[in-house]
Amino acid sequence: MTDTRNKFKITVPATSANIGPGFDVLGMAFSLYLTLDCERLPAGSALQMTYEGEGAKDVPLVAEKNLITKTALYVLSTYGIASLPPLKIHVTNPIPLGRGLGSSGSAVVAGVVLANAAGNLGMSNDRMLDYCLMVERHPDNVAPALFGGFVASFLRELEPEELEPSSIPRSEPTRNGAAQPPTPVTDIGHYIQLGWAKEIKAIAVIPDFEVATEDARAVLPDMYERADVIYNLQRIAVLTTALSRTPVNADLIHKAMSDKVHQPYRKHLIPGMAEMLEKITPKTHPGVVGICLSGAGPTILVLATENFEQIAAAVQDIFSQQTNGGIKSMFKVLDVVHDGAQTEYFD
Ligand SMILES: Nc1ncnc2c1ncn2[C@@H]1O[C@H](COP(=O)(O)OP(=O)(O)OP(=O)(O)O)[C@@H](O)[C@H]1O
Ligand SMILES: N[C@@H](CCO)C(=O)O
Repeated sequence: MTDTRNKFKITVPATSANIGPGFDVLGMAFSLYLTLDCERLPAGSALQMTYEGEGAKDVPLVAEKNLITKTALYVLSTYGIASLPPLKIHVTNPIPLGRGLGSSGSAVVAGVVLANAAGNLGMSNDRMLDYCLMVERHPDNVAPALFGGFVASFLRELEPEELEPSSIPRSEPTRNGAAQPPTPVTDIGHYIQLGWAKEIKAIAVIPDFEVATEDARAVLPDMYERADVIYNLQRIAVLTTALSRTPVNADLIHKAMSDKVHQPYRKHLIPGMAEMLEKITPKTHPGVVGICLSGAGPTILVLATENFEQIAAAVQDIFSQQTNGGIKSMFKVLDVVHDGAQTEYFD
């Protein structure tokens, strides 16, 4: 549905992907929101973009370079619209960049939703997911950011021509009269929102260094042993249902959050992670339900039902004991939220 009112606000939640064994499959949306306050300007006005919060010092505010507006430009260009309509956009971003809380996924979703609202494109959520997946190829952050909740997702197998390296990611808009970029293929992403036991909260312990997702993916092997694949499949099947059940079975969830596909290969990128995964358990720290690397890291995600501050302190202690003076960190206690990206219109 389109709405041409003058002001609109886009809200997109942060996310955590993987949740242990669900590499590139599972993700959840959190009560921490990237927001875009937008106002339509008279025809002929220049785009005005301001930004506050995480990344304020580094994030470019040029439409063609900023991930949010660059994504919006790409979407609009596939509709034959060469530039963003005149807008004032104020971005407020509390999601730390490059820390495993899905900042890029939320920015991509915000860009697609921005194009939809600013260009009155009337896209369905499923079509918006196609666009998100043309930019961020793995679905586990963008699906919960778009739809909300605890989400499992997969991509349909793409034809070789749809996977041409030169066309992915397709976030670069076509400029200067060049041919219009190909309309993205349809029906790329498939997802389902899973149940979530409401008493389980997420503690995100965020160290003060970044790990780029690209680097954390580069350390993963191309091939896996059958035993490791089975190990993860068994756990993910149990985990998705166990996280929906009340009363919470912490021991089962903790065991089911173990992983052999990505965390073992990323240990060296996150000092202290191996010790945290081994020592912070439901038995040693009452209230703990499970612990894993959040997304590609370096944030550590602890699912818990109580004692949030004490549990966060235990993770922070291990970060602080790492070599070279220790690693500083902060923590956030977050709810898993059922709503994904929203657009609210004002007069
Ligand atoms: N609000 C934003 N505005 C513009 N660019 C952003 C924004 N948020 C993230 N980015 C871009 O995304 C990059 C971080 O993406 P990256 O995939 O490495 O980490 P992440 O998404 O925070 O973590 P993960 O994918 O593991 O959850 C930033 O360096 C920046 O280039
Ligand atoms: N599944 C992705 C999430 C991070 O974007 C990864 O772990 O690389």
